[in-house]
This record gives sequence, structure tokens and C-alpha cells, in this order.
Amino acid sequence: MTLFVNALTQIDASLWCPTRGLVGASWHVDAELDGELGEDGMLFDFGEVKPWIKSRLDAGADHTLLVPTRAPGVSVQECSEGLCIRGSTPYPMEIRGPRQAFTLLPWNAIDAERLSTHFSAELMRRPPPRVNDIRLTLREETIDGAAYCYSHGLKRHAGNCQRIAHGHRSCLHIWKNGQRDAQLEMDWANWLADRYLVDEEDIVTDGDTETQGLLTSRYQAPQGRFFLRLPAARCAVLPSPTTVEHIATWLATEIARDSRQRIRVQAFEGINKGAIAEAGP
Ligand SMILES: Nc1nc2c(c(=O)[nH]1)N=C([C@H](O)[C@H](O)COP(=O)(O)OP(=O)(O)OP(=O)(O)O)CN2
Repeated sequence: MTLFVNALTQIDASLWCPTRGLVGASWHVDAELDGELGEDGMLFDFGEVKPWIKSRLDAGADHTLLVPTRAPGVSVQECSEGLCIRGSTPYPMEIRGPRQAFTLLPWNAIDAERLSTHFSAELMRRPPPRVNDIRLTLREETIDGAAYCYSHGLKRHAGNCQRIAHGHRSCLHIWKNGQRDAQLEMDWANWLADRYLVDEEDIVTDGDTETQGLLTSRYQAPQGRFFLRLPAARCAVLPSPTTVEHIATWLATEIARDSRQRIRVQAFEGINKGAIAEAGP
């Protein structure tokens, strides 16, 4: 017998890609479980399947930086923060933080299919009674229109969003004077694509690296100390923390200033949630 639960949970993370650099990602997680029925006529109570799988993913790869340790130019070292991850291709990157902020995978590149197999095998290490196979499928949300991937960290978040390099794949909806504007959505999504959104308060001034065009961000959060260095050109600096409320407000303000029109922005944070903000010229 096979039991299935589609869109059981979501994973939001960032990954290091040898061609795109730091990429935010959001996936729906679908699950299939094979096994025998119990006396209650069930393989595994739906009410238990969902928290069982979600809690394991939440405690693992969710909200981490997925690091393909065999990708060209990637190195992993211990450091005073925990781990120091460096990359050189397609651009220089250094990210440090507590170990739990990273998922190290001995691969050349991260992809959803391989992750699905990997997470399924991890769950099968301690399967529930009567379950003899588990298959997870990570799939991107189908987005008809503008979308962008971004990474960030929220130092004031009590949970895993404090990790300096986690991210999302998000829709972007923009109204100009009350009308949805697909071109504006596409233009801004293209500009935001694969950027790191940083709170200007977290930027550290460092003359040497700044002259090389690098931006450094550093903060202390409940899980530990975090550090990130990326090319400034791959970042977008906000005058506030990068919560989705502030992202929506910042985008509305910037777009209203640019277009000199009344702007409404619905900014998503990953799948099916986000914030709405408006600004005038
Ligand atoms: N009001 C806000 N709440 C949260 C924000 C935010 O910007 N505004 N941001 C975060 C994190 O950045 C995070 O990445 C979102 O986390 P997510 O796991 O998606 O949040 P949930 O609590 O919905 O968790 P699920 O496990 O997916 O149910 C957090 N909160």
C-alpha cells in the first residue's frame, strides 16, 4: 500500500551554485510512503505523518545554506564561528556561522532531484513502524509571471531565519495606479534575481575588501556569530531588516520614486505568504 501527502511542507534554503552563485530556493515537499496496514486500517495516520516529516526537515536542511563541497572552488574549514565556507566561482564568497546553519553535501552541484533522494534516505534511517519505503519529491512552485530568488538573514529572528544565508523563491506582484503591471514585475524581479538582501546596519566597513568591490556583513544572533562577504554588485542594501514587510515597503518606495506613480507591492517570502505595501510618488 502507498500513502501520499502532497505539499506536506516547504523547504526554504539557499544554495551555492557554481554558475549563479548564492541562490535562494523554495520547494514544496510531496511524500509517498510504502508499507503495511495496521489493525486500524491505516499505514500511518496523516495527523502523524506530517509533523514527523516536517520536524525532521525543519531540524535539518530547512533554512540552511546547502553547500556542494565538491564544486569547483568550494572550501570548508572550521573557524571561531563554527564553519567557514568559501567559494570562488562564479564570484568570491565567504560565509561563516554555526555548523547548524549549513548542510554539507559531497556533490558537485545541488539539485532538487538529488536532494529528494538524499532526504528520503535520511528519513528511512529511522522509519516509523510498518513503513518500508519513503519517497520525497521537492518541486518548485509553478509561477505564472515574475519570480525571483533571493537570500538573506534576520538577526532578530528567534528561529532559523536568523541564519545569514537562507533564502526563498518568490512571486512579485506590482500594481501601478491600481493596475497590475507585468512589465514592471518582470523588470524588478530580474533586477532582484539571485541577490543577497542586506540590512545596512549589518554592513561592516572594511577598507581593503571594499576597494575590491566586496561587501561584508556581520552580526550576533541567538544561534551564534554570523559573517558574510560577497561582491557588493550581487547585494541589495535595505535601510532596515530584510523581513518581507520591509522588503515590500522598500520596493514600493523605490518603484514609486522611479515611476512617479502610486505603487502597491505584494512581496512573497517563499510560497504563499508575504506582505503588501503601498507608496506614493
Ligand atoms: N512577519 C514575518 N514573519 C517572518 C518573517 C518575515 O519576514 N515576516 N520571516 C521569517 C523567515 O525569514 C523565514 O525564512 C520564513 O520562514 P518559514 O519557515 O517559511 O516560516 P514559517 O514560520 O511559516 O514556517 P514553516 O515551517 O514553513 O511553517 C520568519 N517569520
